[in-house]
Amino acid sequence: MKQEVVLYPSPGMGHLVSLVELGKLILRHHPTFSITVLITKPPFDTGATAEYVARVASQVSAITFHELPPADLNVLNPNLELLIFEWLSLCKPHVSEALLSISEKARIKAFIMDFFCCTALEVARGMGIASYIFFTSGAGFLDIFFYFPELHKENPGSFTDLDRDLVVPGIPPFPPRIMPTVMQDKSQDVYDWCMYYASTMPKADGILVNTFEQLEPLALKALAANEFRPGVPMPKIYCVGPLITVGDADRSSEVLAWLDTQPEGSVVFLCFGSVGRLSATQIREIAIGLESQRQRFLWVVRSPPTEDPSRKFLPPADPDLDALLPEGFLERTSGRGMVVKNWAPQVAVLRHSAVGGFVTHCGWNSILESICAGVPMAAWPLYAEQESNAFMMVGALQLSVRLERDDNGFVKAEALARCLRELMETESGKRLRERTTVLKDGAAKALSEGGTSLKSLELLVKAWDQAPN
Ligand SMILES: O=c1ccn([C@@H]2O[C@H](COP(=O)(O)OP(=O)(O)O[C@H]3O[C@H](CO)[C@@H](O)[C@H](O)[C@H]3O)[C@@H](O)[C@H]2O)c(=O)[nH]1
Repeated sequence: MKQEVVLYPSPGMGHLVSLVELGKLILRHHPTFSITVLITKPPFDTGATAEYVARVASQVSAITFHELPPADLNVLNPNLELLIFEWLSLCKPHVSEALLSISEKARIKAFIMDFFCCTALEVARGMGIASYIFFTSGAGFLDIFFYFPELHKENPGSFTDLDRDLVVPGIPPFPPRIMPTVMQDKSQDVYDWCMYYASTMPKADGILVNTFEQLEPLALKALAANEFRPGVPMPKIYCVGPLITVGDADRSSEVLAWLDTQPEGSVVFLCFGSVGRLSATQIREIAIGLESQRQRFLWVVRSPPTEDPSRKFLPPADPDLDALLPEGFLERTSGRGMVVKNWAPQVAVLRHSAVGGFVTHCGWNSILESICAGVPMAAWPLYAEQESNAFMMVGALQLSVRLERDDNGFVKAEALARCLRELMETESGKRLRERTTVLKDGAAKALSEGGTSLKSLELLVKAWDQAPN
């Protein structure tokens, strides 16, 4: 009978890509397995997923995508996180049907779900399937997340009202405002969802984290020592990263051809994840900042967020660069700057020898991709757990320069220009580059023969072999 590993990512490229990469890693080392990926397509899906899924399906025959039927959800709710969490919860019966149908033809060795999908944990456990959580962010944020129920107990009010640092094992004390907004306000439904996830995760047979030991030793040590919940047994942690995609360079010819004309290490890349969008005022301010200094740049620009509720969750229309950028900006920066609409082949860009710095929103995949390319960063977090990632990157991990923002998160042109100078021209930028290069080598070692992440994967597969089902 076929030996199947079933993966269940939550919607969105930032969550899908690393879990699919885990599937590829498993296949590389255990080619007799096959992989099924359960895909759910909420109405607010941007469409990028479908393209990616089609590409992987055509390239890797041992990976099959199984699309779940749509859930019955009212999409008028203005809060995207709440929509996603409710959607995934409503998908539970479809997951059950899918697992049943797969198990008729194959032996399911393991079911590995994104941490946002852990409403499906009880379904798989009920069927006697070994069930694991895949954590798409780093160990530092996993520390915060694991400790969240304790933080909840320790702090009777909302975190928004708290003006002292929080203390969590494995990471330096931090101000509550760096937690994702969904984990700050106790009166919000999304807060209850986060509590549910944090309380449910320990019930899994193990937790896989997309990081590697050399990158986050202290955060991982705290996880291994189980310093989080007195009296609550914690599952084993499998550190299997960095899992990043090799990217799709085909769409890139224009961008890569332009980079080919630039001197080595001279270009700053500015890109804000798969869905990050900035206001029109902020886009203009970036342009002023870029023009005011001499760094070469490659900048991915998206249309500003829309206030129109009927378009809120649709893919962004192409940005109108003439309206968004200062008049004559493109002409004046021509040769030393390139602006790309909506999307650039990020992995290929970061690996291009002309790129010397990355202004990033601090999505975890972007951070790992930058490390694996040896490119130091400037942290410009926007939403989700990106503030926590930025806090770690600038502080404990020392991989990023600080980018000054005002209380509303707005970055002034002078602050951007200063930050780019620090990143590209100073001794501290040079030190970051050296540290990133060391970690780049460490990342490659972690996933090669005898490396820590590969050993972790082997322990995981061994656990499946020993499981009773
Ligand atoms: O122009 C672009 C923009 C993005 N990407 C790719 O898209 C992915 C983006 O992933 P990530 O950097 O993690 O950002 P998000 O898409 O914003 O990811 C979500 O999921 C991550 C993993 O949980 C979280 O860390 C983030 O905060 C959350 O927003 C990466 O592989 C990028 O290479 C491109 O290739 N080109």
